[in-house]
Amino acid sequence: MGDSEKDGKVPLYEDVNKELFLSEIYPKRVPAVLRGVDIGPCVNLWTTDYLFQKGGSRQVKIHVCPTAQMDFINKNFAYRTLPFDEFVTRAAEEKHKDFFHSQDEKYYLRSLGEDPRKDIADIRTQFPELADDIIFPEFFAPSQFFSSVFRIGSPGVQLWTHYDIMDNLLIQVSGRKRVVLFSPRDATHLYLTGDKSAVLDLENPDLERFPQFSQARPYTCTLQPGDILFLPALWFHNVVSLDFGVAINIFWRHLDPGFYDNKDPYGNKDLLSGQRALQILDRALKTLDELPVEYKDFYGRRMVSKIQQTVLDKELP
Ligand SMILES: O=C(O)CCC(=O)C(=O)O
Ligand SMILES: [Fe+2]
Repeated sequence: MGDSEKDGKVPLYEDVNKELFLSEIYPKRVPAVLRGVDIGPCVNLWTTDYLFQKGGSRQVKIHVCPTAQMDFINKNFAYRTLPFDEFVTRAAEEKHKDFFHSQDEKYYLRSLGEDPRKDIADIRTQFPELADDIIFPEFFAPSQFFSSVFRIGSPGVQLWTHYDIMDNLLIQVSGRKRVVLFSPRDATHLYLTGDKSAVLDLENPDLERFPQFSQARPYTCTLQPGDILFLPALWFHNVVSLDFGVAINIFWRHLDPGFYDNKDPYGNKDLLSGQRALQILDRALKTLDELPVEYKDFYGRRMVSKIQQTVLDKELP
């Protein structure tokens, strides 16, 4: 993505402590890069060799992709399982001796809970030998903690634009990462399928297919090892690993627990009322299908107009 006039920069804050975070950064509810927070010895310790030695050989489920850009629409990646130490070795090398499909395939790990269908990812449970090396910032109450997730990827690997429903601190331990973000208010310009944007190539978007995308305003930052990205809930993010990199992200529940779907080990299901509203909308759209085309179009416009007048908040940043 070029640095054109309309691109925004994610603000950078140095030497952030809890007081500064809670008084200056968090209330704005826009992304911020936090530099100089003590995240523990992991920044120096976590070389590939160290991760290989200490991370153990527990099986991890990974994305394997023949190209750097993962494509959820054409599903150009496959899920495979490897021991953690073997995965780290492969993700850190450019050309593989052992591979599934090709010697330059890319790897991406998003760690899961013990039983991925019910358990929540927490590196303190799944990787206790490594968890001692990292200090989680104590910016929120322990009761709000939801999960801590390993994000480990090959150089160049790109994760599609998506949103999550919880507040998030993305702690970049090693490697650099380029992140492009969009405000939740750009939801109407991103051609969403569920939580993901169909616009995969942000550098060269297909504007014939995605004309509205030109209205979206990207905010960019490059995370250095040791940086933390504060990612408020609902902000879209697209992530490119510039190097082999290890990150851990911490999701926490900033809203009342009653808003969240409890059957959600990944922590990315829409809030309960959001899910229900979307289901009702699907039913309403099916009902419009019963009408002749000019009526369908007319009532569709009335619905758009009603939504614009009643729920869209003109005050939000
Ligand atoms: O850093 C990454 O690889 C992806 C991060 C992400 O999607 C998240 O923390 O929610
Ligand atoms: Fe995410």
